[in-house]
Amino acid sequence: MTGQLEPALEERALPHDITAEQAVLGGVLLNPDVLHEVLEIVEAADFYRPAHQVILNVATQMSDQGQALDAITVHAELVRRGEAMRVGGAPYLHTLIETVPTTANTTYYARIVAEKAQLRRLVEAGLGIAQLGYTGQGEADDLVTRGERLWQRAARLGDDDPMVTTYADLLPDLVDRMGATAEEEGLVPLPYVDLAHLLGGGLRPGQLVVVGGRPGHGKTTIALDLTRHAARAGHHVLFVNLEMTDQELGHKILAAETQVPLGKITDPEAPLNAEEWARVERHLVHRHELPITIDHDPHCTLARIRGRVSALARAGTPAGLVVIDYLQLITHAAADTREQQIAETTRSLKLLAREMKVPVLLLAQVNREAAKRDDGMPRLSDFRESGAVEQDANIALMIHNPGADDPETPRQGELDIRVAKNRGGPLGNVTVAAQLHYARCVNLARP
Ligand SMILES: Nc1ncnc2c1ncn2[C@@H]1O[C@H](COP(=O)(O)OP(=O)(O)OP(=O)(O)O)[C@@H](O)[C@H]1O
Repeated sequence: MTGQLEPALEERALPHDITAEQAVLGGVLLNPDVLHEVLEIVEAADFYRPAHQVILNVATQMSDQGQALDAITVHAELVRRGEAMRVGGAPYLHTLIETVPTTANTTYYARIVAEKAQLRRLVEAGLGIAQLGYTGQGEADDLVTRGERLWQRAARLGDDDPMVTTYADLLPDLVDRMGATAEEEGLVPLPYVDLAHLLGGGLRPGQLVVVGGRPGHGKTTIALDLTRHAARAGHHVLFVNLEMTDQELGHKILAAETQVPLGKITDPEAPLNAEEWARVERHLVHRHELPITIDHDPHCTLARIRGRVSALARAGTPAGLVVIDYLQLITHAAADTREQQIAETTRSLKLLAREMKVPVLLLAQVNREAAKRDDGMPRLSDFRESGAVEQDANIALMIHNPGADDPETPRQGELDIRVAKNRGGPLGNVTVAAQLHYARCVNLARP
């Protein structure tokens, strides 16, 4: 009996999914905000159809240059580059848009495209390995080693993977950095002397620094101290303010900068004295010395934060520090459980810190376990909803205000910061003076 013969392996079409590729590109043209999420999953070379590679490359370059993205602008850019006909012209761009009823699933399709690309690499590696075996040219051990390399390349484990480096390649840069000044290193200085000492002088580009504490124990106050200090040192700070109104945030910065009590700033019935007015006026003149951009979109997503950091860089005022108040309020990507959502978010923020070469200061709530302990100080395991926070952080600072738990304590006016995780240095405890009426903390006066 003669059944239909399977075509030879190499005659079959390589795995691909044109509809998924079209859905990704259509999604990007309809909603350019998803481009960054897409690029975290696929790159242009992962697309099967060359025209699709061209379209994604052009869209990415346009986005990097801050240009508006839609079918018309992308078509104009393709015409300018002489590539419009190669990709099927304007009608094809409209076909792409028509294939997507909603942009909500764009990242889902991007994953399909990435998987197909991985399968193609696997098939190509398999064919290459088979060919090595059939031709048998060379020592068998050598051929096996070459076959192994082909397989590693398919799995993106080899040395052609841009995300992999060798120690030898790394070393010259490491030695260069050893002699770098704080400014060359992009080091963000800290307002508290003892904390700066533990953290090697300040926060470094690429670090994800998590600040954990129970509600009302001073996370925002600490974050604002770090923000003002960094801004004073000339670092542009992006403050993602999900918790307060901009007015409340502004009041806190104003109180801390002018040492006019917060209560007086917020209460129209409490008049400022002449000296306080003078300090406010002086601050008004010098306010431009504090480069702080505040994003208060209550539905802030990771893509938005990433887009905002890119936009600041494009505008020539790159962020030197990103502060997010706070983790649990970020609008998270779809995931099955809350724990997965938080884990996905901290992982993405860590990537953002590394890719954008900026320290990210992420405030996060902890659960109430800490309140049951004698010292009241939260531990790493107390991060609410996910152990990923503890894992992803380069540095974890835990905050505890003894006065918030016990109004009678002799430690009123002190606030403890525990360096509970520090990949690059020692752990330790730091105490600062809490001047919460000025919405700030300062170094303890030395005896
Ligand atoms: N005018 C004021 N005088 C004295 N203390 C104040 C004043 N206004 C606020 N506080 C205190 O300062 C602390 C504010 O802390 P902060 O907002 O930094 O906390 P948080 O850890 O960010 O908390 P949450 O997560 O609830 O926002 C609170 O304990 C609050 O009681």
